[in-house]
Amino acid sequence: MAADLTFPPMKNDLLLRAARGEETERAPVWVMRQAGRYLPEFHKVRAHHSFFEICRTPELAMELTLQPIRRYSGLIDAAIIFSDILVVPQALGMEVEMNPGPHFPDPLNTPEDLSKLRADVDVNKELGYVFDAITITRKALDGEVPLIGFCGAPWTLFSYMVEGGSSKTFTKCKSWLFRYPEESKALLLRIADVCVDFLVGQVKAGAQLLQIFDSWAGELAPHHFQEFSLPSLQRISLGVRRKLAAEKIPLVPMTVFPKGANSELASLAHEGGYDVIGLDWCIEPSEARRLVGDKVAVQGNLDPNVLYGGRESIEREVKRMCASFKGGKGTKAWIANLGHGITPGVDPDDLKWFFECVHKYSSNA
Ligand SMILES: Cc1c2[nH]c(c1CCC(=O)O)Cc1[nH]c(c(CCC(=O)O)c1C)Cc1[nH]c(c(CCC(=O)O)c1C)Cc1[nH]c(c(C)c1CCC(=O)O)C2
Repeated sequence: MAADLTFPPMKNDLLLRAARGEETERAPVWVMRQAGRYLPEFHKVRAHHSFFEICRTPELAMELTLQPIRRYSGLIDAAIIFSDILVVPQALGMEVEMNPGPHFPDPLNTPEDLSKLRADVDVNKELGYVFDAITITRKALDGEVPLIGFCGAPWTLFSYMVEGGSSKTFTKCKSWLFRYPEESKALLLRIADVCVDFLVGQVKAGAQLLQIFDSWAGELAPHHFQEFSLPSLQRISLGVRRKLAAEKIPLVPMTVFPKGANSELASLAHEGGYDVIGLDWCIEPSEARRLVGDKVAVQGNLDPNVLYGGRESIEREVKRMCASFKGGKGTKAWIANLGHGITPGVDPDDLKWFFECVHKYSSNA
């Protein structure tokens, strides 16, 4: 880790204020997967380097993190470190290729395969490149916007480690849950423990907010989410808090994004231990607020495909979203975002228009 950890003062802390539940003059806005394939400048870098080579080279990861910040300067309120959720399975000793989607040549077929995983993960050794990328990026940002660190939720990572890649049916990882429930729970908690160390390391390196992506939370029945995913999410929120407190490092806000698990929002808000809950587009914002109460901030939730609908649709949908989140009471505890990651075919100027519309319609003025 870089030795000098003094960072430039913040010029824009809208994101951090909203995440703490405060009222803001307008909603802070960023989008999931904002550093990525819809940007021509991303392809220029990607043409010369493999995906994980970029992740493992702090200067390249910094460059890609900064691309959307430069392009949308003055409109965007957060940077998210360029990396991937699958660096945690790599740290556990698994091989992961990106061709073009994730592929694990040697997935976990049965509990016998657990012996192939590293018993003790030294995150500084295995993931120190992420910490270095965070430190140099936070410095380069010069306080323009806060820097978000992240990891995958244990259930989502478990699904990749068992399926060996992306899945439509989740048959293999669900078979694990039902055939080997105790081994599954132990593995989920083991992944959670690596996530805790990884997230604490990211905060030490300069991350100012942490997001946990449970992209496949909605694949679980409500009682299976409670049994398998929630305990590992709680282990992370509690573990990060405890470890930071023990080292006298100030806590940062934590966001959980339980995509598709809208039946679980109230329980997550009350028992999850998170400051912010990320919402997908399948719930009305006012209904989400009703479910979570005033305990947490919320983030989201425009359908990413609205960005393909042209300017009029984007403006109409953003206006509607802002009204539903604001509920007529001003903008409080809300971070504007899409309901999932931006997709590769979006015109970067249409994303700019999305940001401009959020500024206009979320303003308290
Ligand atoms: C499930 C998941 C993954 N990765 C991630 C998630 C959770 C969010 C979500 O649900 O979308 C998270 C992620 N992946 C990436 C980031 C970088 C930061 C950012 O958001 O801008 C983040 C936050 C870069 C990436 N991760 C990946 C790319 C494209 C790879 C390439 O350059 O070829 C990027 C820019 C590859 C990736 N990585 C993953 C998949 C399934 C794929 C392939 C398909 C796809 O791109 O959506 C796993």
